[in-house]
Amino acid sequence: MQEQQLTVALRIRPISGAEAEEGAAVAARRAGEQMVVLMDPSEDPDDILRANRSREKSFVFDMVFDHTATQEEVYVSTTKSLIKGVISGYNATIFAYGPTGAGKTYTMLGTDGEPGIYIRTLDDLFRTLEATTENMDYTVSMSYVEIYNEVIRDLLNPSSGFLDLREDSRGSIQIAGITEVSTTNAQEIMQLLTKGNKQRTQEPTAANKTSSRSHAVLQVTVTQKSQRKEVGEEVRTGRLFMVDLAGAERAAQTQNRGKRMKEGAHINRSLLALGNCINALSEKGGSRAQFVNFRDSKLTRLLKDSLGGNSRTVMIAHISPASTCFEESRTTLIYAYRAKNIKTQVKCNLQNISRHIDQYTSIIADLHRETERLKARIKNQEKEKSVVSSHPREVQAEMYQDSEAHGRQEMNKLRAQLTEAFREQMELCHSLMELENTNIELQVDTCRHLLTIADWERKKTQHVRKSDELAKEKKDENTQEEDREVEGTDSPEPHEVMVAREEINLLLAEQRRTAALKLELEQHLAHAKKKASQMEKTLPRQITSEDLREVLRLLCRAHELEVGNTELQANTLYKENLLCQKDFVIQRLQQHTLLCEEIIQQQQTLIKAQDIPVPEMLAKLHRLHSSELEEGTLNRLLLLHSVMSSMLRPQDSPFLDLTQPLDLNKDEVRKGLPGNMKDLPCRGKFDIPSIILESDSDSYRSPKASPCRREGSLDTHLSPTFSCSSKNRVQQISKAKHGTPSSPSMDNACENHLHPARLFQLSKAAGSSPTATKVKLPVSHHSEGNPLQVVLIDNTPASTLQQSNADHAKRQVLQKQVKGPADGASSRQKQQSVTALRNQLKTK
Ligand SMILES: Nc1ncnc2c1ncn2[C@@H]1O[C@H](COP(=O)(O)OP(=O)(O)OP(=O)(O)O)[C@@H](O)[C@H]1O
Repeated sequence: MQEQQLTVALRIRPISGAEAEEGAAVAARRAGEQMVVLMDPSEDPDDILRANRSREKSFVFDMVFDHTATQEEVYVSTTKSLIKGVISGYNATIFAYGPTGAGKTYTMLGTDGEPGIYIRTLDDLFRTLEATTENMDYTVSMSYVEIYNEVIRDLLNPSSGFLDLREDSRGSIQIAGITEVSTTNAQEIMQLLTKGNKQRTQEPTAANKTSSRSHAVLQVTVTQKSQRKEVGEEVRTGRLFMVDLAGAERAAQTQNRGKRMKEGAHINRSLLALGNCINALSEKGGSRAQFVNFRDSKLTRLLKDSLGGNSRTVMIAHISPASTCFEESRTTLIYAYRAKNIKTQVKCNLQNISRHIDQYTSIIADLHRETERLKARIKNQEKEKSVVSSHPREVQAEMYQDSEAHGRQEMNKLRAQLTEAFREQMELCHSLMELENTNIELQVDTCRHLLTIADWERKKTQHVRKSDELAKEKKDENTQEEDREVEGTDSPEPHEVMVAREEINLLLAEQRRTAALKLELEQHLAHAKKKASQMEKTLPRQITSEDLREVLRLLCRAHELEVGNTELQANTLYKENLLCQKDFVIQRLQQHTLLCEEIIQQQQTLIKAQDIPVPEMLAKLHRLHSSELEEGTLNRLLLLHSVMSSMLRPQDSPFLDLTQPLDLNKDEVRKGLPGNMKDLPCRGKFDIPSIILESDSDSYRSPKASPCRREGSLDTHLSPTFSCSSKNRVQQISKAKHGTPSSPSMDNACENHLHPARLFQLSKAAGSSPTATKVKLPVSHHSEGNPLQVVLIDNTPASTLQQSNADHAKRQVLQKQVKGPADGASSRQKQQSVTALRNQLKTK
């Protein structure tokens, strides 16, 4: 295993015409050098205040290609050297990154006269394979997909519909149902590539006449087999990914509307996820090691290995030098520069007999011992028989032969029955786990959209306040206040919020479908278990000899090992889920902090304006708050992080029972707080702010589509809003200020709570009702119970997603135990948790 740094190249496209007249903001320092200089066109060189600041920023990359670079030069410097590695069984990735119109497709695909990296690579690959003198058989297979609007399409077989991503047992991401065409003929693969490119989604935009609206991933796999007598068959598999990303775009620049705009939103979101992964990966190993969330988009899941795993990776960042593209170029240069810190672990994908021998030596040795023991036992039995038998010698031999043949027959039958029963159960268990995985992904996606909506709700509230203030000022000038209010509250929802609402509806429908499928599988599994247990009951009667019993015992052991393996996989899944939750909880906390900040500011303004006397304790609290703001909230975020991480420590139970109180050691909590907070009362309990979501079939439609929402009715308040413990005060303040109650959205904000962490709990079947899904989370702010509680998609006729301090057995919710930082779990507890999962799988 070798550590490899990501290679980052920069290509600057040529510009002409009006763009060139505007001037250039980027220039390669000198031909042959790897430095590029970015100049801010908006900064005035005569500005005295900025006189000491340089207008120039320099970035150094592994390679820089200016507008004069040819396709051949770019290919030879970035990609050619990867081919040998792929043939030897190493994985490699080359991906084009940058804003729309910067030349990514030109580099990867090129034109008929100036072919790009795809064709040059395939050409060279086949030539190298043909020239190889090693005595090996090789096959080259190819797949070509695009990720368009977060769905994967097979470009070689577009009629196959949307494809899904799956993680195999070794943790590698695979595309289920993908067409992989094998060939040893270069011509054939070129034809396939051309065919695939015709299928790729490309549309003209204002920024690029031939804008790719999807990310395209071309995967070439080279498998080589040798027949070397001394080690047996050796297989090397090298994979080469060539990725042409869609370009980041600004709505103003592309002037996109409707479908194009939705595509743009998806493109930007997946690139943002990629940017986040690059950020987190470049911090890895540094002082601020971070969790890398590959799960945020299909693109990052697919590129997981290329970015953080087993791959030699080259990124070609693209920019336009035009000063009009300064902002896009700056962002691209920053990300590309950061990506240089990413390190991957590269190892050869080699399989041969010696590896198998290594892996299975101990198992084979075990089996040998068992066989010897069985032989010895059979021998003893023979001796015993010959001593006690009174039959003549021939009769004895005949009987022995009969019983041996009968025993073998019996054993084969039993073994086949048992193996079949175990196989069926394991298959069902695996399918259930896969379904659970999908379920988690759906919940994570839902939460991401909820955050988008919550963010918009907060901005809207701010907007309403500003409109109110404006209206008040105008009222003083004798203008009509009501008109202004209507204007303020009716601001249209942004496109991304509408998309988020639509997608939540789709995701909830998908969750219901998954739940129904799960129910079906659970029934199958229950049936299979019943069958197996009936078989087990009849076995003792059928088994006549000790050796039979031994063989069956071995079979059972193998089955137990497989169950253990499944349990480990389930553990990993839940831990991953927890990490995702942590990210969302942090984001949600940040949103909540912003809201609190807004409330505090308004209250301060009001206190000052009306000269309200403030009690000393309140003044002290406010001073503390201000000083904390200066210090930043990092300490608390770190505390949250340590709490969440402590749940994942191996000595703790892998399953969290979120219905249990979060038993935090107060001293430890205080240690993580800023010094001046340690003296404050009421800080021992770790309350995570919560929101509540209620929805029905209209849940996530825009407010205009939902009349009840406009009326602000509690039961029909459909989007996630913020909790606030000082609801009455806000109302009083609002009344005092405007003579009216606070806005409906604020009222509901105070009464509806949704804890993001709750959304991640494993859900129970949502039933068949297609019409309604509700999340209703009555929260007691000062309850002694754990603020993290169980949410489940209940199987009620109304398909209600309900929070509950549930009766677990009744609802069959997967339980998890939260342990405080000081609370270590014994191995017995661990064992109990594993048994709990086993039981849960059993009950499923
Ligand atoms: N180095 C180059 N030399 C010549 N022409 C170029 C170069 N780079 C880009 N172009 C031209 O610029 C236009 C836009 O390039 P291209 O479509 O490759 O951009 P892109 O980054 O893939 O954009 P999008 O993200 O919108 O798909 C094309 O007409 C392409 O031929």
